[in-house]
Amino acid sequence: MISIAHLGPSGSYSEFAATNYAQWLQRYQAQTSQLKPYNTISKAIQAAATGESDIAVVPIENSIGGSVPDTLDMLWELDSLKIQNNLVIPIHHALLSRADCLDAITTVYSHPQALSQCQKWLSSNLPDATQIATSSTTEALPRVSNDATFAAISPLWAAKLYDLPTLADPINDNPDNSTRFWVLSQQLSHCGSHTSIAFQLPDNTPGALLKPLQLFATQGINMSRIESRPTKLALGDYRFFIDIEASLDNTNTQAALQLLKNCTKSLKVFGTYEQIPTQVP
Ligand SMILES: O=C(O)C(=O)Cc1ccccc1
Repeated sequence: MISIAHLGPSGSYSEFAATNYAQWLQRYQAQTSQLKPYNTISKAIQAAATGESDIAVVPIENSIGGSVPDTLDMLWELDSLKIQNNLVIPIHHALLSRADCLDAITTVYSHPQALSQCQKWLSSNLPDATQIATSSTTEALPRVSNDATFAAISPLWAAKLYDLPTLADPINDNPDNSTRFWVLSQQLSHCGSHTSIAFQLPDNTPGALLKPLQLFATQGINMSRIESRPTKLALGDYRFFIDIEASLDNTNTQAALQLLKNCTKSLKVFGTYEQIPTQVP
């Protein structure tokens, strides 16, 4: 039985993504699995890196909020983890509370990404409520259950799970809201539609980033994402995370990666993966 680490507690979007992956494993690889909730994304990733769990399913980027820095930073730091699959989950936030009306709410809890995705709704409907960041969209639900002046921005399905009324739904500012999750494990996968890599530049000179990017263009490889993260060593020092639409077992990809070693420092290859179809909630 495979264990799948994810951000909990019960009812989180990450749990939904992990459940989708578990169903896919069962259906297409006849593999049974059990979910293991952790209270931070970092702990879920660590669990897969140390072998405490076989797999971690973690958010990597949101269509509105952008990348999830914890996931990118941990993936860089923990050399052992590779990407196995990609899942995209549609996100629809609801406001859960025991309050009789919106006026009675003093405090709104949620994950920072969820709070930022509902800013317009919050400023129109709950302009005076204090917004408090939590480690996940479901972490505060036991508190919300005990105090009718509290509310949480959570997935709609969490209302049933925590026996809480839904005061408003959906409340995300943009209806086309989705989050991409990566399935991480210790095995490097070579075959799939996308490959992810990261590197640092050897020196801060004109064209230093142009050289690695030009290699992909020369090999006819399309880039689907580029993200920079500070190395945390010095101000203005970055590492770059890149997704390309090509498989590691493709000769053009291998040629590009070979040449990339000459114009980057600390090149890391996170593997090749496919998108898994997900069931809409
Ligand atoms: O907090 C959750 O439920 C998560 O899984 C992280 C998250 C938060 C907001 C949007 C998508 C994922």
